[in-house]
Amino acid sequence: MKVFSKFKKIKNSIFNGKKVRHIGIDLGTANTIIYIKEEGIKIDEPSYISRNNKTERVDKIGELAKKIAGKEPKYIDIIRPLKNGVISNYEATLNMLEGFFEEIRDDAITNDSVLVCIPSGVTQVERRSVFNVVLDAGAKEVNLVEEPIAAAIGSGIDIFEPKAHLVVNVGAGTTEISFISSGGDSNSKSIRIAGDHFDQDIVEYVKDEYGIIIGKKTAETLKIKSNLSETDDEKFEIRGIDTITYLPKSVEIKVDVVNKAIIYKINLIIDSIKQALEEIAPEISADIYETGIYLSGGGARIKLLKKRIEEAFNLNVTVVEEPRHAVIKGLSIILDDFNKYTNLIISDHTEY
Ligand SMILES: Nc1ncnc2c1ncn2[C@@H]1O[C@H](COP(=O)(O)OP(=O)(O)OP(=O)(O)O)[C@@H](O)[C@H]1O
Repeated sequence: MKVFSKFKKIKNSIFNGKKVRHIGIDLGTANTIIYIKEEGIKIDEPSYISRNNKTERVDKIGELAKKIAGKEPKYIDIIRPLKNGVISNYEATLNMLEGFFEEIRDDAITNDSVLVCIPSGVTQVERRSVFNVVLDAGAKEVNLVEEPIAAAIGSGIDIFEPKAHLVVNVGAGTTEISFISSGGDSNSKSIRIAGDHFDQDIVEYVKDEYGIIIGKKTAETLKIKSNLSETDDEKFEIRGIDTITYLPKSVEIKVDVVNKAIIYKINLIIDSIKQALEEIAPEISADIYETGIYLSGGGARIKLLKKRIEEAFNLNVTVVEEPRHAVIKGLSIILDDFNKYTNLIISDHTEY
């Protein structure tokens, strides 16, 4: 209660007489998405930055930095500022956000109130780091909300309904397995297995099976293309280095190769969902029997994941609409009706 009243006071003083812009940020391991209230999504770019290591200057951010990743000149460092859903390089995250803020700068507005999501189960230091980096990047006020809550809201779930829902959000660095009911998160598990780990396994699998070394970006493209493919027979060309001759090489592989490469990690996700289901109260379990499992995040597009979950639990699995945008959609819904969700907000002044 003490925390809440403090939070209200701070909000009022900031809002006092000044025009405020309300912004939502999904600061992800793979992508950073920025939404401005009443305007829509303004930034949707890879969380990448390139920096000149001679001058220490930022070279490129977002899509442009990702494009040169793996083929950058020696004087350029490519940095992915977030790892496993949390900030792993503060300065690079700050530079990236400053760059994105510059792109959405509006000289008529001096106050940006920002709502950012964080994975559940992060440490206080990791959480504090998100507050600080957004403030340092220029925001006047920062609030946080846990990613599973935002994903659930953005998936179209009425989180205030006294009925439990199970949301599995598969991002690039983390998979969040969360039971949402009666206005909040009743149980959450965050595991560090997601899209990036699938890419790594694809790299290793094609190296072992086809004698070709490919980059992680090629592996990611292969994963995405194969999951967009309509048939299991479609073939994809991949290019890289021959493991014996070290010369450029190209091979054609089928969709099922990707599935074989990622099945081990898919099964680890299934094990974690199983464990989570075993740990919850019977009433929640009874609801899940009816509501099924919602899949969100970019990794929700992996067809094998949906299939394996259906097989393992015999539950209805819903891949939500535009799964990669579920979190930012949730943030936009919260920003539209902030008072309704205040109990779920972690404010800048929450005591640590
Ligand atoms: N069509 C697709 N098929 C398979 N995987 C996909 C597809 N589209 C995106 N992905 C994967 O989804 C992941 C990115 O998802 P998302 O943007 O939800 O993650 P994030 O929010 O950046 O990560 P995190 O929540 O872990 O910090 C990447 O690993 C990407 O390769």
